[in-house]
Parts: sequence; structure tokens; C-alpha cells
Amino acid sequence: MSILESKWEELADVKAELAERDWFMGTSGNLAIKVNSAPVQFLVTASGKDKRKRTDEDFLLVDQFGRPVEETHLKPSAETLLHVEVYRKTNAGCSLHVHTIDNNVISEVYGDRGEVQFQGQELIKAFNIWEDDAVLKIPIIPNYAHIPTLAKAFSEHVKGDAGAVLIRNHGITVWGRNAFEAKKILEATEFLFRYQLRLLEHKPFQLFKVV
Ligand SMILES: CSC[C@@H](O)[C@@H](O)C(=O)COP(=O)(O)O
Ligand SMILES: [Zn+2]
Repeated sequence: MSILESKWEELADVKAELAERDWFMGTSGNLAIKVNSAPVQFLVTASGKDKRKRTDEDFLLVDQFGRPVEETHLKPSAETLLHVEVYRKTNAGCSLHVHTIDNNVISEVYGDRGEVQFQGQELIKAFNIWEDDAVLKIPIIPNYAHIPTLAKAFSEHVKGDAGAVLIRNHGITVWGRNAFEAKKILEATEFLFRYQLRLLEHKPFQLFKVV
């Protein structure tokens, strides 16, 4: 199997797992996996597809600028430029974007602060944070309709080989050194968001707690 084929299968498997979680409502979401490093080429989901389906037109190979490498009738994801920023600025191998109710509500509740923070929660270790009093900060950016503007705002928070950025009332984009790590971070953030929203039902004052 070629590298391209094995990366295709890897991304298709991640897509199937996220689909099982019902994280692709209304054709939302897009996924990418790096295939080559110098120059960067990556597989990205084709735009507008039902990502719950597994077909041989699910992904296309794009270059470091997000342009299709070969002539194709498929359109790269509308949000390809965000994935471009991940591979331009880091050594990440996989980036994932999903819309969920929980990540949308969290992004709205904490949107005016520009970030949501988590402390004392075991699952922040998914971000490789191990200190007892460590704080995980997830930035929240405005949902600019103009994708180059959105990508620029996103890019300001792309700093390491693994990370996460919320887009207000839109969704989350995460990345990791490989598909395993990106999926781990995505699952951890969704756990933390669900936890925080549940906590606020019982302890509304927690909203005003500044870590
Ligand atoms: C149909 S709503 C979702 C889109 O506007 C977009 O935010 C999204 O996540 C999927 O776009 P796509 O171009 O299919 O990658
Ligand atoms: Zn989206």
C-alpha cells in the first residue's frame, strides 16, 4: 500500500469513528491528514459531502496552499485554509474540525472572554499537561465568514504540534502529531465541554470563577 493509500485509510477510519459519534450534523465538519512534508501535501475532505458516508470521493490531495494537486471535479473543504495554517506552522500530522452542540454552546458562553479555561480536570492530560495546578486554555475566535480572515485569526493560536481552537457558534478545530493524537484531543475537549456545561447546571457561579 502506498503512503497516500494508507493515509487515506487512516483518515477514513477517523471519519467513520467521528461519524459514529454523530459529529457531522448537516454535512458540517472537515478533516485533514498530512501525506508529504517537503513540500507539504495533505488529504482533505471534499466540500459539502455527507461525512457519515464512506466513498472513494471523500478526500482529495491538496498542496501547501490548499489547491488540488491533480485535476478533479471535487472541491476541497471550504475551511481548507485553516488546515493549511496547521501544516504551515507546525509538525502536526492530522487536523480535525467538528461542529457539536456542546462546543457551540461553550463557545458562546465564554466567547466574550476569548477563551475557556480548565483546571483540576484529569482529561487536560490529553494535551500533555501534567502539573497539578496546570491550566488548559482553549482560545475562542469570532466566526468570520471570510475564510482568509478566519484562517488568519485561527493561525494566531496555532503554536505547537498539538492544540485546539474554538470558533464561536461554529465548532472546533484540533490538531496533533498524528491522527491518534488529534482524535484524543478532540474527544478530550468534547468531554471537558460537556462536563463544564453540566457543572454550570449545578453550580452556575462557576461561570464567574476566574482561574
Ligand atoms: C453546512 S454547514 C458547515 C460548513 O459551513 C462548514 O463550516 C463545515 O464545517 C463544512 O464545510 P465543508 O466545505 O464541507 O468542509
Ligand atoms: Zn465548519
